[in-house]
Amino acid sequence: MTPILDVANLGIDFGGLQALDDFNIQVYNNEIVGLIGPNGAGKTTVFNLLTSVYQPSRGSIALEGKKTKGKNTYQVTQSGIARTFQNIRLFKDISVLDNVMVAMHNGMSYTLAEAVLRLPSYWKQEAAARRTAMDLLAVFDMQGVADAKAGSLPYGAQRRLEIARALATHPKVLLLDEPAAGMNPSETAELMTTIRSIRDRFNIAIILIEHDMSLVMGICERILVLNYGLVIAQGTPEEIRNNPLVVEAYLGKKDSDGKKGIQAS
Ligand SMILES: Nc1ncnc2c1ncn2[C@@H]1O[C@H](COP(=O)(O)OP(=O)(O)OP(=O)(O)O)[C@@H](O)[C@H]1O
Repeated sequence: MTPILDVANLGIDFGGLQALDDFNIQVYNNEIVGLIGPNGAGKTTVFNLLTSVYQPSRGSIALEGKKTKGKNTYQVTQSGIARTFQNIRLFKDISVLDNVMVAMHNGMSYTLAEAVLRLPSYWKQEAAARRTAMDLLAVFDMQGVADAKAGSLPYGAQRRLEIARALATHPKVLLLDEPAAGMNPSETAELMTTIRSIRDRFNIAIILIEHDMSLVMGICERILVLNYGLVIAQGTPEEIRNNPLVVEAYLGKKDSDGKKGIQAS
């Protein structure tokens, strides 16, 4: 089986700081992979490299066998890698529906003249985009708030809208940076179900950075642990939970029974 995303020996230095080194991962269609590690371990740097926000100091990234080197962030999104951010980035003063439609405009093919003159080809594409955007909102149970201003939504709903916006670009790989940040436990549980259903429905690979262990352990098939820019462990949630290196270096906690291990929540 060919990986949808193939990352080899990836690394980046900032001045004297090796923020990431020798990072390797193969991600397959329909997988949910977790990326965890303490603050400053290099997790967001991985996403910034995958989306060409940063160019690597070394190593390569291939999406469906094609290297992304030299592509800018817009081109990477167009070729199939979409992301959300740790800090929510929505257009807060426009509607929920328009937020999704703006994200879709990347993929539209009408010309500037067709748009300015409002020619039939423009309206046809706009109508189709509106339908697709409504369908996407329905996945998140948000069609009822399509006309509300994005900034007026509760926090958890804004996070869901961010994911809907990322999906609007038709990604093959979806990168979620701390999707449960700031959510309460019931919103987090709901988010877990949503992430699973996105994977199943859109048939895509998902990589997520998350500090909430109940979410990571609950939905990831595979987890990579970063510490000081290096992968110190990878495996199933069970393997990670019981890996002494991980427990020691990152999440070590004595359980009430005196055993060391990673707590799932
Ligand atoms: N543009 C940059 N210039 C200089 N240093 C940077 C830059 N981006 C990241 N770093 C450094 O690289 C290291 C990794 O940062 P990164 O944001 O990837 O960590 P993280 O694992 O995502 O942390 P957190 O969980 O706190 O978000 C940190 O030491 C950070 O200060």
